Amino acid sequence: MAGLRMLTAGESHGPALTAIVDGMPAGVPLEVEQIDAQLARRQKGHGRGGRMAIEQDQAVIQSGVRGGLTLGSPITLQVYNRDWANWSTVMAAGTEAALDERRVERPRPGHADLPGAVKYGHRDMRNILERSSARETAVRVAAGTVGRALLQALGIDVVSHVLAIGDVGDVDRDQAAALRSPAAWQALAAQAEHSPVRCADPALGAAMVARIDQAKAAGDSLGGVIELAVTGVPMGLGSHVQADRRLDSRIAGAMMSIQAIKGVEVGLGFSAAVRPGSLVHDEIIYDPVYGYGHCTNRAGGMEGGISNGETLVVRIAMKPIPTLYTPLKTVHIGSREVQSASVERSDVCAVPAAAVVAEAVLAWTVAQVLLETTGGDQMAQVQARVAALRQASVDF
Ligand SMILES: Cc1cc2nc3c(=O)[nH]c(=O)nc-3n(C[C@H](O)[C@H](O)[C@H](O)COP(=O)(O)O)c2cc1C
Ligand SMILES: C=C(O[C@@H]1CC(C(=O)O)=C[C@@H](OP(=O)(O)O)[C@H]1O)C(=O)O
Repeated sequence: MAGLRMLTAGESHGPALTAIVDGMPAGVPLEVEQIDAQLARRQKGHGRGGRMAIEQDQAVIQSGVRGGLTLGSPITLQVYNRDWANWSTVMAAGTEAALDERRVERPRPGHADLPGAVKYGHRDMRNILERSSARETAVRVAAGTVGRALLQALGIDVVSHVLAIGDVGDVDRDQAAALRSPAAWQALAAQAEHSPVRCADPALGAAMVARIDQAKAAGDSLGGVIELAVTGVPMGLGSHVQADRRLDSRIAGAMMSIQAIKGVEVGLGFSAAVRPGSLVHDEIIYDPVYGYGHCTNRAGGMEGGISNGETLVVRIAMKPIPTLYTPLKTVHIGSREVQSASVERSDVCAVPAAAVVAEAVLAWTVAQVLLETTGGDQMAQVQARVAALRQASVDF
């Protein structure tokens, strides 16, 4: 069974980005405005570069949705690049392309320029950067929002907030382990929504903004840490029986698929390694209304690769943006002399945007694993199966 799958295509300065989503059941409520709202969230965040002033991302649904409901047929989504108007000669598909106008020959440390160019044999590394660019995440957010729409119809929500930008902030894993109600996560995320850096603590957010400005003035860049939560997940998504069916491994792989994400934690993550088991594992309780549960959520809602009924808690680390306005040293691929790396227009910090991307990718991944667990060609079938999973934890 193919299940839920998705491919994207498109260059950063090409005409458009496209995603094809296949395997979404019929009957999922979906309006283009839901997608556009997520695209707008992704464009925000202190520290972004000039490109975000050019783009006003909006999705075009080319197939698979009619009258506000998915049809069960492939969904084609497109996001047009406004910047294409400034790049159409350089990026033209035909022989008229101005190939030398924006040639890139000084690979940026940390970007895909050098390994991509050697691998594909391109002497102009623009042919690599156009696709390695995180511009691709615009259409991944659009597709992820389709996954999010399916989850929303099942009472499952995905939220995030920024814990740290560079060395400003704190990664308090116990705070997340103690936050057990969906409402508490919603409140945290609602506070973060007002922040220019998606930080739930206003004072900390202001310090992050100042740190980004400082990095910008120095021609430097910053990464950070993002925390994500998926609330309302029933017990039983994913499986311990096969490596590629484990929910935690699927989520970790999906998070790593996002440009510049270099670390993933589930629950206590790395801090579990330094504690005794008595301070790591969550004691089990039973409630006649909610069924089985846990006193704490240090596991981050997953045990044995299976959702255990608690909120899924995932943390990701983003490295600093590779393009530096005060560039690092590199080797010119023509002369092989040591030179300064090429400088492309760039973000200084994109952690708040990456949080929105990660929400979409997480929603997509949970929707994918959920459909593998429940099956169903129509939303009513999926809903009945999820209700049965929830009831199983009470009746068992
Ligand atoms: C939302 C977002 C925006 C980004 N913006 C830039 C940017 O403006 N300049 C840049 O050099 N890298 C940027 N990156 C990071 C690069 O795309 C990424 O580091 C590069 O593709 C190499 O991949 P890797 O870091 O996963 O190894 C951004 C990443 C994300 C998620
Ligand atoms: C375009 C987006 O991000 C881009 C990601 C990116 C990179 O190298 O990853 C480089 C920059 O591209 P440009 O040089 O065109 O400004 C960012 O703006 C976007 O997020 O929509």
